[in-house]
Amino acid sequence: MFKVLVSDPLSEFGIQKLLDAKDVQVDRKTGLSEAELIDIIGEYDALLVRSQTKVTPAVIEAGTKLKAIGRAGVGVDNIDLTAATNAGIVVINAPDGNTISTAEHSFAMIMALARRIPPAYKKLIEGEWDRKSFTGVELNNKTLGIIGLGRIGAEVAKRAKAFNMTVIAYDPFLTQERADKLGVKFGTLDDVVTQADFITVHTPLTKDTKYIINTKEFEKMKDGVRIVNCARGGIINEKALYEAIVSGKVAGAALDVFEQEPPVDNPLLKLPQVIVTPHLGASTVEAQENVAIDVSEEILHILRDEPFKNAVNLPSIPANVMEKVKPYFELNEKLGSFIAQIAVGGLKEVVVTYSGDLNDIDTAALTRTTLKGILAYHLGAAANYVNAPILAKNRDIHVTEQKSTYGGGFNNLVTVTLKTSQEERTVAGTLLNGYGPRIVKIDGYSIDLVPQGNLLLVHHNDRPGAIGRVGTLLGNNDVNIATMQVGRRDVGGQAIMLLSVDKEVSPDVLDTLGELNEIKSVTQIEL
Ligand SMILES: NC(=O)c1ccc[n+]([C@@H]2O[C@H](COP(=O)([O-])OP(=O)(O)OC[C@H]3O[C@@H](n4cnc5c(N)ncnc54)[C@H](O)[C@@H]3O)[C@@H](O)[C@H]2O)c1
Ligand SMILES: O=C(O)[C@H](O)COP(=O)(O)O
Repeated sequence: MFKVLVSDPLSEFGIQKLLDAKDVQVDRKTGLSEAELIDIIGEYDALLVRSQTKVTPAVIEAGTKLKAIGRAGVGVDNIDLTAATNAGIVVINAPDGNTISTAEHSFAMIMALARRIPPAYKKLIEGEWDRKSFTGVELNNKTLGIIGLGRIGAEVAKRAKAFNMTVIAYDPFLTQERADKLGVKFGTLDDVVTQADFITVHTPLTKDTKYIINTKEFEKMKDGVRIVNCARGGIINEKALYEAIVSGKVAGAALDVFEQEPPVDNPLLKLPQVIVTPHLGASTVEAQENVAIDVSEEILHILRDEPFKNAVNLPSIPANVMEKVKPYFELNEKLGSFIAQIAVGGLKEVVVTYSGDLNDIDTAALTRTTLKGILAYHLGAAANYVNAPILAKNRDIHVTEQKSTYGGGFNNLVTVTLKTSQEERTVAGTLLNGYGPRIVKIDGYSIDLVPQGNLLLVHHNDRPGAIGRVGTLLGNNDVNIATMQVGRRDVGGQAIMLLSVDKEVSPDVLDTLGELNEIKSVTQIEL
């Protein structure tokens, strides 16, 4: 039974799939302090949050069973991604579910700012009929500057066009083609800052976007510009914004997000030109259902070891690539595990070579899986698909990927070479259509092995009686041989035997096997 902790308020309807799952127990405990979360997180396989729960390195360290953290929303700045990745925990978000709600909220803020609705409302309910203090401005024919033209920015642009605004956008990933499609002017940050009557930001908070609007940018703006932030506190420098409003440069600001949430003694909240909401961009029935549904479904996939999407700490694999690489995951992981079990010495370098059908597709996910197979043999469950590259990097294990047109007669061939402090070993495998994975080469010896169960790899001299002695010894010790293959390079030279046996062979029997005449080494492998 998997245990999932929901530590922020999530739509009950949205998490219904999790609640209904027979293999999942869901606990909902909101408003926990960091210490309270640390106390209980060790019981859980997955954690579901919105933006309130701070998933700190200490929480992640205490979450010894955690396999996944799901963010029912977009921004993952409340989750320590580095700590999660190092711990091998997948972090997923729900990037699409709240786009429309947040775009609508941003537009509501633009309109409320233009027509000064919140202060007018406040005065009226306080008993004053004041019609002269709240003269607004039209949006018609004004220029809206958008910084960050992603999902939400693009939806805001569409709405602004409907209000007959000119839209100018800055986004380093924006192409002229996409700008044309959306009917927006393609600009630099400077263009947006100098030309806009309203400026709205829709980027994530990163080291590049932190304070992207600061004193210097305010100085370049048109007098009477209006500023909107429904993305993240810290994209606009609040201190610089305060000064720009007080100086009269900025006519007003609409803020849904703050550098510190909830804001404490924030002077912006005292300015009549500033309107605020408490991080409500995604707070609609629809958005909350959407994000909770998305994240619940993906958490179930992760817990059940099924393919999942929207991981923020894993490279995304396009569907057309996934379709091609998916059948190879098992082969690559088995090759990794096999080579790790036969190689002696400290791991130094891994080279994975893809040939034949695999020559021209993106195989990065397969290399990651191979690495997981190698490291999991040494580190157990502490190594997984998420943290394998970082574990390798931290241990100075150099990983490279190569492509080759030569498949040695196979339609597809994956060759893994492992260099250690003592030796270099090579194992190659293929995926036989309709028959699954096969290991077809070990250190240059050709074989045909189904990579599963208990195996014995014996290096011996190619002399009469060597094979018989091994069979007799195993039989005398009640070890049944299911299959056996022999490979040699030259008659009478070095050779290998690969046996699949019905049970694990005891260390004593392995030692005795190793002492038999003509036997050079015996390695037990479990796949
Ligand atoms: N207020 C809320 O409740 C609420 C709700 C949802 C999302 N958000 C926030 O809104 C933001 C945008 O969300 P989205 O779904 O549109 O994300 P998105 O990834 O679709 O779009 C972000 C865009 O920002 C652009 N960008 C990145 N760095 C930039 C830079 N230095 N300069 C200019 N543009 C840059 C990216 O290229 C991308 O196009 C996120 O920060 C998210 O957390 C807030
Ligand atoms: O990044 C997001 O999705 C928004 O900031 C929404 O945050 P919330 O889930 O706390 O409303």
